[in-house]
Amino acid sequence: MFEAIPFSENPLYEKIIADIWSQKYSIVDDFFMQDEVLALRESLLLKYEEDTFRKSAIGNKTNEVVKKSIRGDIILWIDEYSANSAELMFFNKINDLKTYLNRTCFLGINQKEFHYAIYPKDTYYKRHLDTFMNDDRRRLSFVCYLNSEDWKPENGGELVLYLKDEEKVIYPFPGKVVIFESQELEHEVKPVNTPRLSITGWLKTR
Ligand SMILES: O=C(O)CCC(=O)C(=O)O
Ligand SMILES: [Fe+2]
Repeated sequence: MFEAIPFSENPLYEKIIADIWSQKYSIVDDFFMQDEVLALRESLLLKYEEDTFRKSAIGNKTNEVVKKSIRGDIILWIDEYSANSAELMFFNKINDLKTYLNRTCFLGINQKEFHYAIYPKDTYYKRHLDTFMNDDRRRLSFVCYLNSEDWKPENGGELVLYLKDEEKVIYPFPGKVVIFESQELEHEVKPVNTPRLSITGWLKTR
């Protein structure tokens, strides 16, 4: 006989799953609370001041090239095993979501990778897909915006998802999370005129 594993339905996760199932993406306006966003933003800014960010590349570890004409953000990978308290809170939430997805959707997600990203003024990320020729393990892309509370639409930096018959424009307001199918949805980050802060990552299969 199977042993019963305790399980309680989570309405937020159920909405995310239903959204992704029906439209390949989900947007949650307040996945992170204001104080959580603040702690993550402070962590990002501290590491930026310590000068540990570097120019992002396209491609992956074996074939990466820095191409400013394609993307201009600077990034810093976050390591769960040396995480500070804000990052631990972040990874706890991610792990909780991951466990739920695996239990309910049998996605088989057993790896993840996340980085902070800063888009300095006048940078962008041209239309692209988050998978590489030699790496199709990325299943779900996850973006969380860490901008300050007074972020305005005029600051630019919209995320545009290229859907089948629509372009979905998403403003990077703090605490908002966007989750989408990495292998399905092309997307773009429009030019910013004020530095734009975020954490981006991927839930992956092996
Ligand atoms: O920051 C965003 O809204 C999306 C970033 C992105 O597309 C990426 O890093 O691959
Ligand atoms: Fe992307």
